[in-house]
Amino acid sequence: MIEVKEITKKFGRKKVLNGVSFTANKGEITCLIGINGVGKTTILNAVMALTPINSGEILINKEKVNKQSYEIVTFIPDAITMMPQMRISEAMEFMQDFYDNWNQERATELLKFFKLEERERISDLSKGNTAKVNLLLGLALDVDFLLMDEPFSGIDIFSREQIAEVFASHLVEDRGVIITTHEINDIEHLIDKVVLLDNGKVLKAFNSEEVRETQGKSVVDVMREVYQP
Ligand SMILES: Nc1ncnc2c1ncn2[C@@H]1O[C@H](COP(=O)(O)OP(=O)(O)OP(=O)(O)O)[C@@H](O)[C@H]1O
Repeated sequence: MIEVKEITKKFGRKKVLNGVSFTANKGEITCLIGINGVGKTTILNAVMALTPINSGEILINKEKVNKQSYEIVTFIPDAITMMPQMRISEAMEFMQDFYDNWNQERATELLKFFKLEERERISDLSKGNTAKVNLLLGLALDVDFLLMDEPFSGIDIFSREQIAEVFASHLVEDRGVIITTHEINDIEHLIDKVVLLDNGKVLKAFNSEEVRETQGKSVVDVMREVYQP
């Protein structure tokens, strides 16, 4: 489980996170939602210890984030970090050399699933296919938790649908996923838990299935209530 407990984060004098708490479980997709600049990426960076927090605590499987945490959690940023002149196959080899927990079998399956040609250069790919390669490189790691920053941003509906399909497949399996997104519509049916953020705080965190069953409300219905009361 990932436990984010009362974290605060300032950039200069600007308080971006002001006591954010939530948990994300294995086998569940947790979605962080909020307007641009609310601090979603900062939260993911904090979980990965890529940015220091000012107060609060983050635990991964009951332990404070440390070097070993990178064997159980990985971060898929919103833009690919591989060199554009690399072929997909070279990016995969790079990952295999660098990470002990690279799973070549899953990588090959993801290539097929996304209909990607491993000979293609990253610089020649469409935006949608670049996003898919970016996801592939993260999903092929054997980790318990995947943090994904805006995996749907700026790509066409068919690519979005294909990516959403991956979330529902064995390629994500029983892992825990935290994603940030604005484009809730395509993935609403896949999300287990929703964390609505505003002004550095969690306005509401809820289980989407439970709210659907007990109150007959969709995630978007709850978002309207919370953001436009
Ligand atoms: N390194 C930094 N130095 C100063 N300010 C920063 C830094 N990183 C982020 N910020 C500020 O912190 C706030 C939160 O940024 P963050 O990127 O976490 O938001 P976000 O919710 O992910 O936004 P978006 O939806 O646009 O990706 C923004 O106001 C941003 O300008």
